[in-house]
Amino acid sequence: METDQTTADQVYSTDDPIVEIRDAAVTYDDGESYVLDHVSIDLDRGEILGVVGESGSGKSMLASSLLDAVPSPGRLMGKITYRPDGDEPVDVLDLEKDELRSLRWEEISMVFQGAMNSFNPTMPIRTHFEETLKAHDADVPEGIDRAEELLEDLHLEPERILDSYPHELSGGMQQRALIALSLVLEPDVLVMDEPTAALDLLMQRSILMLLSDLQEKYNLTMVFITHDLPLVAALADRMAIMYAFRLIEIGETRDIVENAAHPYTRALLNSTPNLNAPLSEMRPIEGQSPAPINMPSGCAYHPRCPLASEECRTDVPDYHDVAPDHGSACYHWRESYDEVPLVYEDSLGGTAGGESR
Ligand SMILES: Nc1ncnc2c1ncn2[C@@H]1O[C@H](COP(=O)(O)OP(=O)(O)OP(=O)(O)O)[C@@H](O)[C@H]1O
Repeated sequence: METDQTTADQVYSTDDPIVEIRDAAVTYDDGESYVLDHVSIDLDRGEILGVVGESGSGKSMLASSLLDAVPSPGRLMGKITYRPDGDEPVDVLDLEKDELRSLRWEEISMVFQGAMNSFNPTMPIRTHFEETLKAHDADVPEGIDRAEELLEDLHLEPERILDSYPHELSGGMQQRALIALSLVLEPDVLVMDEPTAALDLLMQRSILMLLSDLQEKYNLTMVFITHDLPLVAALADRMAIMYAFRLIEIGETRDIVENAAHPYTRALLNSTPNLNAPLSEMRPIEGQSPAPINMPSGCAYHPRCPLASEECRTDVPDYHDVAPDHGSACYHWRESYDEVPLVYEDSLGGTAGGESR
């Protein structure tokens, strides 16, 4: 296939985007440095998008940008458009405070890492549901019925969970209760930031299966943010790879897993020898990712990259079309196949491409 280098503002747009993110950038120092560096991406209606990258790569900033919820005093720039089915598009960064409040739970809902910190320890779970419903002027008995169904969908006993205090539940139960809470106002989009990171491997996998069922039953669009590439490969339709606050590769999950075309993505895949292997067996990538105030010129990965050439040191690479809907921000993507061979190629099994769904 011929290489096409795209222009800087090209986006791997989708057919039916429910959210469009254009040139989203976050700064804490008036533009001296960026902790989200001009990212553009579509979220396709009904898809599960996995956002993957090392710790500190800007994944959470991307997630909070979707909801204009970047932690203060960060400044978010760019354009975020939410496109509800059959309704007028909404310019998220233009919303008034109360409009944003309802968008946040009723249209796009977010689950953060560590359910422990999300529940108030002095209130039973039922009160959390009731207060969320009341705060959004929703019918409480109807909402509690929905909560019960959601809890059941998540393989929990509704009555027991609703009547418990957070500390009476295990980490896995709390996390599932939090997912139910985030869906009680029937949002279209669910954004999850490392939702299973604190849980053991078995619980992580089982929550993933449940999420996949929920996605189908409620026709949800999901964003699943994680540093655990194999985990998200089992769930996501598409994957977006972040490095140093930028989006460096995007494509369908199978394409990324089998045909990654950025040396960083390939190193990330190699850092887990087998996609079925537990995270504890990951081999770290040599070198360190840069701090926002210390961004290298050109491609931010060049100090760690075996393929780096002069142009990588001076110019930020645009996306190159690797395949339809698969882009890689690397000048040397073709060489990366030989120069950074994938170590697990023969052991892919059935983990990629959302096959477990
Ligand atoms: N409130 C803040 N003020 C200034 N910088 C911040 C703030 N919160 C995060 N950052 C910086 O923004 C950058 C991106 O952070 P972000 O939390 O998005 O990374 P991440 O990829 O989600 O990491 P992790 O997986 O560890 O959560 C990091 O360099 C971090 O230090």
